[in-house]
Amino acid sequence: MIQVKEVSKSFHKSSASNQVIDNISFEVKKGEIVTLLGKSGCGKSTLLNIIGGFTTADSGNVFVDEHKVTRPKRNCITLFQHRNLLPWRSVQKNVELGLEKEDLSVQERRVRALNAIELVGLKANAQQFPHELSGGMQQRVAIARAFAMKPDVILMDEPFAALDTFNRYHLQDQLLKIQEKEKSTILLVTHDIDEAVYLSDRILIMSAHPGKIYKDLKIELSKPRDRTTNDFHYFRKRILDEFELSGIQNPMEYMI
Ligand SMILES: Nc1ncnc2c1ncn2[C@@H]1O[C@H](COP(=O)(O)OP(=O)(O)OP(=O)(O)O)[C@@H](O)[C@H]1O
Repeated sequence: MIQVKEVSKSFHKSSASNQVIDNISFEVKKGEIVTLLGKSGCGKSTLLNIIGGFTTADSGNVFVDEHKVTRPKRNCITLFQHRNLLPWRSVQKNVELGLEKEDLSVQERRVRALNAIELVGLKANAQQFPHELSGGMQQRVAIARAFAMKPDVILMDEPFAALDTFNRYHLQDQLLKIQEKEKSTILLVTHDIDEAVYLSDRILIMSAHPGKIYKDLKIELSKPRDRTTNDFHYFRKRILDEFELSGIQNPMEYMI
């Protein structure tokens, strides 16, 4: 569904050039959830913006559903961390926003929006306005707006980063349920290792300066996943080891 082929990108500032992405290639199959995981500044958002058609690569190409990406398209929606809800529109009208350019009757648009709102558990809040909702609820509205459009691909740039643990876990579960129902393809950016292991079929681990993918890790755990199992911890540890963050490598060295 997504093909990234030999993509490179540099940013130029006065005479200096900063290579952010170096010759990255990977594929995401239809219905997969794949995560780009890496430290701050390694180029995750830049890569996602290139795939979404918001930024142009210096070299290489991106294809979504076999069509070359040259600009944002409605079959590939980007969900940013900032929810971008319009404060003067109700929840329902915010969700309908993405459908207004579609060839749908008013009634069809309404039904599509209300179905998506129900999927994220906000049926009772459809006529409320963003300022009347919590941050987590607003984020659910943004997710409903993306899903209402029934895109082939959803690109998510740290969509849950601003939420507390309870809301984050809850929304991760809802995302998995909706994704299973809609069979959407999701490419997610995060630096939350737990989130990556919980959601992903594969995790692409990035290194920085310049950004490269140095590991494509398949998470061979059935869904829904249990964060407390040894299998889950096994994958968390494998990733922590990649970043040399497991803590004491050899406890004997620390004994007197
Ligand atoms: N428009 C831009 N102009 C100049 N430099 C940029 C631009 N966008 C990103 N960069 C630089 O590219 C590098 C990668 O940024 P990017 O936002 O892609 O990283 P990231 O991995 O998503 O980081 P974070 O996890 O902190 O969001 C950074 O050094 C950043 O300063």
